[in-house]
Amino acid sequence: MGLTFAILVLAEHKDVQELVRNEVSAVIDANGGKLTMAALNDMPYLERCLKESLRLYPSVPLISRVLSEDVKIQSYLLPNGTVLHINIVDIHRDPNFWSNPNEFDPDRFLPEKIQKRHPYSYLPFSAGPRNCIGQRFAMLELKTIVASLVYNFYLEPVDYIRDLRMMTDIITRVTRPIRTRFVPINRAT
Ligand code: HEM
Repeated sequence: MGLTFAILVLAEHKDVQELVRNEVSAVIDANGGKLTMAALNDMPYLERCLKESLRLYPSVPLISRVLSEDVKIQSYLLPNGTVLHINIVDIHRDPNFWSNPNEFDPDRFLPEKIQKRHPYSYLPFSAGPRNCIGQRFAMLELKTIVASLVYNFYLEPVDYIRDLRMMTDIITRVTRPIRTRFVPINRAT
């Protein structure tokens, strides 16, 4: 779903898609046409877009923990043994942490902006000792696929995110297949 939503948001934001394409094309062209690890690590704008897509559409909508000791949060006392559900979707759209939270804005992930934010306001891969062991791999996988796609195709929306019916499972799902149009880019001319 991380990949699906990244494709959908880029299809719906042509200006952002074009900036990603410019970055990806410059890096690939400077790298002899290859998408190497070094090339992937040289795409900060694409990375910001993927992070922002995972903020708006986190693949894992909530995580759970069982408290192994009493915990005090502000005026609440949560006793040992409580099953706690942490709602990642709501945290990612909490206006206390995110201005215009429903807006797609990759520049929220500029280094200077990240520094000023609460460290647990962004949890697509959870946090702490049981966080996602595959997060670096997942980001590389997303970057590789999205970079190849935008380099070779214009992405045009067929289905729009606003029309999707979401379904909460262990991961976020949608109720029916989603379509995006891939228009080939002829790079020979
Ligand atoms: C966009 C892709 C992915 C997202 C959003 C994601 C998200 C998460 C989240 C939120 C958790 C924590 C669950 C919790 O705290 O209870 C988790 C755990 C985990 N993830 Fe991922 N994940 C992704 C991809 C992957 C990949 C590609 C792998 C393996 C190659 C992976 C392996 C794992 C494992 C093994 C755990 C359990 C870690 C533990 O319990 O100690 N994940 N993932």
